[in-house]
Amino acid sequence: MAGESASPARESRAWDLNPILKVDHLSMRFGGLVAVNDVSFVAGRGEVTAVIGPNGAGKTTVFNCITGFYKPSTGRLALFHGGPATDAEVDGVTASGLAWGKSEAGALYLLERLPDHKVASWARVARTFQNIRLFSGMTILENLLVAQHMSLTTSGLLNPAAILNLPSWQRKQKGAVDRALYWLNKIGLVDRADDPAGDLPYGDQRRLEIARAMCTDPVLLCLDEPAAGLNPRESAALNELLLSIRREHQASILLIEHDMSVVMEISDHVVVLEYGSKIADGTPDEVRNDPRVIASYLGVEDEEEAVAVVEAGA
Ligand SMILES: Nc1ncnc2c1ncn2[C@@H]1O[C@H](COP(=O)(O)OP(=O)(O)OP(=O)(O)O)[C@@H](O)[C@H]1O
Repeated sequence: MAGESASPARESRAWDLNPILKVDHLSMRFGGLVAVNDVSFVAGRGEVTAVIGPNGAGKTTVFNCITGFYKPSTGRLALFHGGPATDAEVDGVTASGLAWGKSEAGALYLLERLPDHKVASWARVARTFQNIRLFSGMTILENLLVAQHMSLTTSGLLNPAAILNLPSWQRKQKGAVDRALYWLNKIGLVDRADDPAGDLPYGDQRRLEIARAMCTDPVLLCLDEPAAGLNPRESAALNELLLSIRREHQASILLIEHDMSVVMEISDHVVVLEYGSKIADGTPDEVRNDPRVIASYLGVEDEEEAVAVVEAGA
């Protein structure tokens, strides 16, 4: 693939050594339109992986496949719990026809085979959307509690402990409130816990959405343009939140982002799409200096012209 030839030390990349997600030959067609064309990449465990590219490049479609909103036309999306599975283990689950299986390190899930709601509850992939989707009439705290509804109802539905309000059930509920308060504190909104979420400034709503996703205890957090519409101060607060999530929670983050200052500052690994295909894949520095990426972003005809444009500006 195009990006791979530019990375001689590719085998030693952190994301290859310890992947959390392997996207293999993913394609998505809508009728005659090929939105994603044979895209492969890896997201590293505990890393921030950014997917970038011009409008219509296929970024959101890739996200929608990973998070279960679309079933890919072809391709495999292997997510690893505990640690990376071997290729033989992934091939074994693929051949079994099942959607998940145990691995030496833990478990592996083939996301393209899971029902969409199981991508969140079993595989523990959480996401936010391009447009904010908070429950604006509910309080800030309630938004964080609602996120934990699945884990509470799974054990609460027809559960005698819940019906009888036994101590084990009370502990579970307290755990949910504690987790919500932890994330409220993290985003600096404890004092506003009882205010409607819709009253918050835009940047705080974005961070509340991320906190809500983190309340589900995901192994992979997918963020669709988290910096969209933020001013520079809000954008800096977002960067700080994402970096602290990575640092303190060892969370793996996959994000689509147009704001290059965010991408370059917080990403470990950048995947570049154009017209549905991957054109580059590497560290932020490698991608920033890749003539194919420059050509794509500047809209120039070919790589030589892109190099000339960059040299002229240097
Ligand atoms: N549900 C759909 N039905 C038909 N075509 C679609 C659908 N979703 C996306 N597309 C098309 O697939 C292509 C890729 O779209 P996608 O939204 O994935 O790109 P993107 O890189 O996320 O763009 P943007 O940066 O503008 O959000 C576009 O041509 C788009 O019109």
